[in-house]
Amino acid sequence: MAETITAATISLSLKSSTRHSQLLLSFTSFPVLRFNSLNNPNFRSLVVSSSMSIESTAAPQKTSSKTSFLDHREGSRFLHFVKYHGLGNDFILVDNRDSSEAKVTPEQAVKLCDRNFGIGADGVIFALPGINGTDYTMRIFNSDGSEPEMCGNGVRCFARFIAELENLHGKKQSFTVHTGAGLIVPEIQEDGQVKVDMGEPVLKAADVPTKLAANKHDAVVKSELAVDGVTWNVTCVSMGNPHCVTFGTKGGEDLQVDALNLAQIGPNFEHHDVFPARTNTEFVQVYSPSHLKMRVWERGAGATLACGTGACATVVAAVLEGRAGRKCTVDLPGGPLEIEWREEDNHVYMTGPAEVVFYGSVPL
Ligand SMILES: N[C@H](CCC[C@H](N)C(=O)O)C(=O)O
Repeated sequence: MAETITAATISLSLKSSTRHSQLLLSFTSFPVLRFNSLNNPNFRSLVVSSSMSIESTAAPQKTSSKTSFLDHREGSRFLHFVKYHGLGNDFILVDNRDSSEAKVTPEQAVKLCDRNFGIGADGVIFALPGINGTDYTMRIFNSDGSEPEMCGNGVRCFARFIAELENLHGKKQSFTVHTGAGLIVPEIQEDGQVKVDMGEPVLKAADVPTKLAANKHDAVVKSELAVDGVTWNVTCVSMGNPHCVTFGTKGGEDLQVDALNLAQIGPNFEHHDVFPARTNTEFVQVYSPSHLKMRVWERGAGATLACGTGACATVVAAVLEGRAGRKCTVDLPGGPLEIEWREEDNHVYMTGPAEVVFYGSVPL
């Protein structure tokens, strides 16, 4: 039985659990009520004063002596995270909305990304407060601790992470995100896939950046690059982060990407002195003008199962080299991405999945 006692306002829902009922209170516009819990002797009554303070006159619960696993480590700093992947390119996502300081250092990120001694991931991604009117800011540390400007698969995971944190399922499904590559706008589609406006590609050689000489307007398109004694034809594109895209060696056959030893050739591209900020490298096979196959050696992460910015750079390079149209499916080892380099606004759009793998907590 409940009676009205003052004018303050609350709303009430009663949740019974195995051992006792809990009164879950949130304050909205209802009269304050004195309660006798309907079904639990432990709650003799609960008085909610108009000052919104709650004094429970419930009988003191017998706290169990056994602490839960998580409580056990209350003394040390805990990091709560959610593990996501975008086509197998996997990330540790951290809710950092309460501070503009990343909760994890680059050194800690290296440890967390270790697949034997840590959680295991290609990177750590932080959801931080927005800047200059954006909804959020995204930062990412690669598994080697370096901080790239942008991550395509990562921003799709970021969007799904935000939707879960903000319980937006079925409501607003697109966000403005400030990144090192500028404004990025991911939108969660009805089918759960995420479509991302990745902005405009940057082609000016010095802005990729690369020291290779521009050979097509300001851009480097199908230019020769000697790597470890082999001359490759490369096109350089930035999606905020640098990419070196190759369809094969000078005068060579078309690439069979599955036959490549990425661990052997990838680092020689990544650390080549023509790339002052290092580079991601995409090795591409053309099935048709709308269907490409790509494997990637990522800057700061090595061979990954997918690279969103790399897939965008791949389509831009394929168009510049006259090998494909502006709308392509890019097959990656982890699965396909749909990429469009739209002529009317010069923006690149990427559509693909992002999935939760598990939730966890880790002592830092
Ligand atoms: N390793 C990249 C960042 C992650 C890019 C990739 N995972 C993507 O999906 O775009 C770099 O240092 O530029």
